[in-house]
Amino acid sequence: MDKQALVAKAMEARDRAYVPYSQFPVGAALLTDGGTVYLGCNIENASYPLTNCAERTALFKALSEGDKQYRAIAVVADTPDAVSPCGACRQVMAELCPPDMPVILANLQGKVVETTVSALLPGAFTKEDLRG
Ligand SMILES: O=c1ccn([C@H]2C[C@H](O)[C@@H](CO)O2)c(=O)[nH]1
Ligand SMILES: [Zn+2]
Repeated sequence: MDKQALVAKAMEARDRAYVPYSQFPVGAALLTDGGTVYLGCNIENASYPLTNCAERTALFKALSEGDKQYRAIAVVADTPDAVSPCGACRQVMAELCPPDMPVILANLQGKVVETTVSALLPGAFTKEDLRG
């Protein structure tokens, strides 16, 4: 699956966002090594901080299905530039994805920026840091 196809999948996911408070739908599409694509959307809550972002929805779906090897993730939102994942999602990607995994960020105008998990969170706190 190429970059553009994964962005198209993220757009599909965005259509399913549950965003009664922000009205800001976000979609993500996570490609596994096995070729499966897990879609994720943001899911908000009347208790605002309980919101789950699109990226984490896709990752948690995959992990909870036993799929642990990831090849790329695409994220799309209606932003002036390619969408920028929040700190929580950067931290979760740093935990669950390879550091050099491509992260494809897009907006609705067709702007696409490719970066990596480690570039999005340099110096991430990781499981290595937990070793005394
Ligand atoms: O990369 C991002 C940035 C924001 N959001 C969501 C959280 C909230 O529902 C809404 C506004 O912050 O967008 C995501 O899902 N992913
Ligand atoms: Zn996030």
